[in-house]
Amino acid sequence: MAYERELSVAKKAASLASRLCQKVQKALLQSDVQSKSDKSPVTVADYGTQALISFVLQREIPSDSFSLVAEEDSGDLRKEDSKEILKRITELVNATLSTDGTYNLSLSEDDVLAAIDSGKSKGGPHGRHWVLDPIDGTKGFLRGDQYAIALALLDEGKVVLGVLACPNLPSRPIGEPEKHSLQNSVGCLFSASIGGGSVLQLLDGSSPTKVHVSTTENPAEASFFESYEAAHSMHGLSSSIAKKLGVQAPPVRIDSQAKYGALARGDGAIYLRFPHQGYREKIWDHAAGYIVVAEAGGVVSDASGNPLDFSRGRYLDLDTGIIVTNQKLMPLLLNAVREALKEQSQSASTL
Ligand SMILES: Nc1ncnc2c1ncn2[C@@H]1O[C@H](COP(=O)(O)OS(=O)(=O)O)[C@@H](OP(=O)(O)O)[C@H]1O
Ligand SMILES: [Mg+2]
Ligand SMILES: [Mg+2]
Ligand SMILES: [Mg+2]
Repeated sequence: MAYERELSVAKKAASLASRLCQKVQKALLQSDVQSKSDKSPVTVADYGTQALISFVLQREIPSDSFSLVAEEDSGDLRKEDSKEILKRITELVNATLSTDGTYNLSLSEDDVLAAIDSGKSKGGPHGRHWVLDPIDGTKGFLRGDQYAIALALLDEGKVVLGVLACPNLPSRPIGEPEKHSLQNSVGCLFSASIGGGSVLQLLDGSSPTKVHVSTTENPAEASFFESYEAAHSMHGLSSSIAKKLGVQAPPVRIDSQAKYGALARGDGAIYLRFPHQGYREKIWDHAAGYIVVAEAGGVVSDASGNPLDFSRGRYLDLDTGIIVTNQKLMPLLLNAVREALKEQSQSASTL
């Protein structure tokens, strides 16, 4: 299998990071949460995960040219009033590394800052770049809802592997009621490598099984996912697209790339994402989810039907929105999107 060693290290790193995040989410302190310059939240778990995964990748896959494109940086942690928070992050990283049993070492605060800052790479079309969202859906994490640790590898501008750890995602399909205790496990790890299919295992270590997107051809049977946060995606626009398609079910709103994982195993058939004007999508918000869905037989494109281009640096410069579904439904979905966007721009121009 292509990228076998890289995939196994990525799964190990994301599983370890899940332990760190679960520990923080169980006992979240007010002081664990900070606000970034764009007013979005960041927690000790976002920083801790980024440091941990960066460290594990560099240690386990030695390379002359390690490159990581990741969401967080250490700027705020280097400020005078962040001493306590940096200490807490360092303790969390060391405590998590020690649970693995193979690392007989302890990182210093400077090591943690350096590991976080190795995520400043610009990415691009040449060479290999790891792409990391240490916690995707930080708002969901803070609410006690869904979030994902999302790690992917780009090789010559293409996503070649991805791992999505979703510590709060139930093993049973989203939206299906709990039936008996065997179906109650929570914590999913999706992984995919190019040409190798998409695999789901439980974070507690169950045996891996291949997953496939829903094969429904009938929109009336399909349900659709969208962002939980109305500020992240236009819920009115997706509702008008769903209506045009004939989708009967109400939207399923979940945070983070857990949406891509749930779609890859067929919980729903469509994912609609339409950020408000001016928002620029980042590659770490989609790279891992993209390959998990693509290898499960799904299609991910921008709102005009163009494939996503991960080779242009830290941003995905794309047209209007992102849509995901199976191959059969994509032409119908594209038509509905085109019509809904036309109506939206007509009603904006008559205002
Ligand atoms: N204004 C705006 N528009 C669109 N998207 C935004 C916006 N602001 C943030 N983000 C990004 O959304 C990431 C969270 O993913 P989702 O939007 O799928 O989840 S959620 O349901 O909204 O929580 C979230 O990822 P994290 O920052 O990693 O949590 C952001 O990268
Ligand atoms: Mg994100
Ligand atoms: Mg994040
Ligand atoms: Mg963020």
